[in-house]
Amino acid sequence: MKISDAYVIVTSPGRNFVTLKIVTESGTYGIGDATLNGREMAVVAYLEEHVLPALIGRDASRIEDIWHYLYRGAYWRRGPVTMAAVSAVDLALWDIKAKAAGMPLYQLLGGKSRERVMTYAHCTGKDIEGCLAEVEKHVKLGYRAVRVQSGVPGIPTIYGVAKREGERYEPADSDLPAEHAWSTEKYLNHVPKLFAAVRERFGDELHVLHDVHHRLTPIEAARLGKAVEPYHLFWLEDCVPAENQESFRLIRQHTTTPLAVGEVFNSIHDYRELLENQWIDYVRTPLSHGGGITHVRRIADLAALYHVRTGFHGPTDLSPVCLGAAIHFDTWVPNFGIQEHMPHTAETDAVFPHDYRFEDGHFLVGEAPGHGVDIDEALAKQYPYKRASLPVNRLEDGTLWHW
Ligand SMILES: O=C(O)[C@H](O)[C@@H](O)[C@H](O)[C@H](O)CO
Ligand SMILES: [Mg+2]
Repeated sequence: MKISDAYVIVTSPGRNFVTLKIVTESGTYGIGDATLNGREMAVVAYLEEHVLPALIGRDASRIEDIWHYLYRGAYWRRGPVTMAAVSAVDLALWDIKAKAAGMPLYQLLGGKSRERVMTYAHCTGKDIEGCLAEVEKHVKLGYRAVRVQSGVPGIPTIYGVAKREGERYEPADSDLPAEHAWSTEKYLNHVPKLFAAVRERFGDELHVLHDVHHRLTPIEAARLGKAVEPYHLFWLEDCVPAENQESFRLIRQHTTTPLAVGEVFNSIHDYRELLENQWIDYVRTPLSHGGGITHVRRIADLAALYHVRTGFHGPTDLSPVCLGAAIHFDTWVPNFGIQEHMPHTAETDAVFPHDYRFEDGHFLVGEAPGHGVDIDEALAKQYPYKRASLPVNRLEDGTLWHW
């Protein structure tokens, strides 16, 4: 099962995606998602200059050995660019192995732990009413869970809210970073009203999630967690920047609101203290940023020891390749929690034909050998790359702030 070719496909059907294709001598090939929103070309360079030439001639079946060759062998370990490259190779190799075995990836992992995968939708609005209208729409589509984000009175542009009602929000929305203003006080005074309105309108059964995008200090996050306890959120996500894992000790002391962390993490080491101290409830690192199947399943297993479940990142800036592989993983993993779902555009889905299906608020995994996602290279060529950057965030006094 020798690797005879490996190359990167950059395409931008509405937004940028980076896909790795690894081809073996037998003709069997696998694909991986190497998309890192706003830093796509860094991963392309890392793969093309430092990884792919070293893969040619290697045995594609030796997934674990290649993973360590790319992780330990790099010397410069971890980090989002490195691990997006390692993840893409890993996903492509697992795709090849499952195809060679003639089975869907979830079977190779250990078979089904569930028939379908619960998802959550993004419901955003410029104000509370606008958000409630989106919740109404998505509940009608069968979603059991919604992430609610709304504009905040007195803050001009809020990250995570679509520019126009009913549209998806696109994080990377300009060539160079746009500058957003932020006020923690205005946000903290407003957001509990959003959850109160959702519970008032839709009752207690609907799972309600919210993403803080790293913007609070630990004590502010503790204040928010306490304030929203009456609305029993499914999770409060990324409430503080998590480089300092110890911050979560303070938050945990003050609130029972479940906490989700990890979409910007890229290895098990980012989680260790958080899990061993049971400071969080969901791990978010997607397969395309956390070292692929090989490493993320170790994160999931460590999490399981501490009653922590998976809740993979799944915005439109992870490609259908990552989503397809995630649905196989979600179908197998014993400590599954929930899967994020921001539907890709029709033009994106045309570039990435796939066999997963969405119905009644859930994903249903496909039965094709591999992860069930392919790339139409001819169509991909029609969408040239165009740099797109995530915004930066400043406090009202101009201080450059987290987001
Ligand atoms: O929970 C989420 O879906 C994320 O927070 C996104 O909004 C990210 O910010 C985006 O994926 C960055 O590229
Ligand atoms: Mg998030």
